[in-house]
Amino acid sequence: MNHQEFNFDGLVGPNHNYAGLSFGNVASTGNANSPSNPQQAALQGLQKMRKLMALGIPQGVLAPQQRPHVQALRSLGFSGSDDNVLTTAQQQAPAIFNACVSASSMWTANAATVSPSADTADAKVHFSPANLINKFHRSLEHPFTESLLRRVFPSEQHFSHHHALPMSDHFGDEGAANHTRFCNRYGEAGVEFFVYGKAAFDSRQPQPQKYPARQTLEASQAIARRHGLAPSQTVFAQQNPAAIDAGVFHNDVISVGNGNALFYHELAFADEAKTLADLQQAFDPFGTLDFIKVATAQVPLQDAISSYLFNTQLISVGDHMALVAPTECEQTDSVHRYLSDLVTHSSSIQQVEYIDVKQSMRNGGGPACLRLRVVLSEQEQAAVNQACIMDEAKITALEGWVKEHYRDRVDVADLADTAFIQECHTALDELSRLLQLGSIYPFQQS
Ligand SMILES: N=C(N)NCCC[C@H](NC(=O)CCC(=O)O)C(=O)O
Repeated sequence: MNHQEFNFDGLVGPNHNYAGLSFGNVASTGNANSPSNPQQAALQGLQKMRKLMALGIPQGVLAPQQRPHVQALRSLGFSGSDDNVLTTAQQQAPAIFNACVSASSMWTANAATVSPSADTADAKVHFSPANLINKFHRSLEHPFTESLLRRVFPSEQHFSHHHALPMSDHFGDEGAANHTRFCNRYGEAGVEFFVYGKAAFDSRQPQPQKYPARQTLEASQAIARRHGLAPSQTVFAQQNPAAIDAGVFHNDVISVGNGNALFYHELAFADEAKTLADLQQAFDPFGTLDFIKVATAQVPLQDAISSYLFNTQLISVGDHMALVAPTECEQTDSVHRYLSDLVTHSSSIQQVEYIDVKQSMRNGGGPACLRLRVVLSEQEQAAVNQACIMDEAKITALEGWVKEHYRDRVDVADLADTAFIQECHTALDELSRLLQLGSIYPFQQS
């Protein structure tokens, strides 16, 4: 049976903005309060999808969430009409208001952890929406994410949907950003690799000192249990706490895997030798993993973080792999030199494609943050909501929709403006029809 890895990209919402909400994510805090360009951000995202499709990767989209999250503000004591809730919150608690207007659901690598049917005990594709508990603005995402995933992957025969893990820091879960899968062929069983920042129930283990560890070991273990993964084919490894303190807030900022290859920086893991040995041992029944290590002497950690060398999409193209990298990698000397050299060596990676996703990068979201990987068999593909699977014509239609409805400049101060919110609702209302999602948005239900 023909299995393929689909990339479900988050469509950037009309409210895309820079509010400096993510402590530990240096791009987010560094660009706080800069004006944003939602139209350009969404078009860059669609252009990326077009590029991936041209490289042979099937592409889906996940719709953005409705913001402002008026219900969250009401739960915090703001009352009266919606308008009153928003203006009072913006005046009295601007930081909380900004958190409730974030377009952060665009980074669908954090939407959920997905295990393909080849790995799970009941042979269904499992989805666990991430609780994203470490950041208030992101912790608001999971209820909508779950209902969206249920509408995009509706078949109970093929898909199993879980709720987010308990809303406690002990079970902090950031989804696929800390999860990688290795396999020979997408349809065959593989090894699922979970990277965590700290062990929440064991304070003897090292932890970052400056920035938060957003993923816990206990959350990763719970996901593996729920998804029915075979323990012998599941590996847990701790991220290097010093890397988190340098700004590596998710593992996908310092390593990326695909097929039988792991591309990683030497400072990625707390115990590199053990991590690689555990991975190879789990992969032994299937073959040999290709570990492509980048040394600090080749690319200093700060260059890896600012260029997002590892937030690239590592994809299979015919008989080789390609890296889809942000243009920041081309503009960072050490990284560009490294990549130019890499493709001349006999490694799995023989092609590098550069892509401009600057609007997202300025919030710490590179190409890999914008996509959720879902391996599907032909039957599973047929059971997906087809309106969410892209082709050229649908991408063109979405580009037209963006150009019609999205502003080319948004300041954080605009976010409570009634006219702006109405524009966002109109855009999402039309989108829900284009993607055949039904009345999924709260404003459509009241
Ligand atoms: N690495 C992956 N997979 N995802 C990147 C997510 C970026 C996101 N930024 C933000 O949420 C910033 C929003 C703001 O500051 O306005 C975050 O930190 O959670």
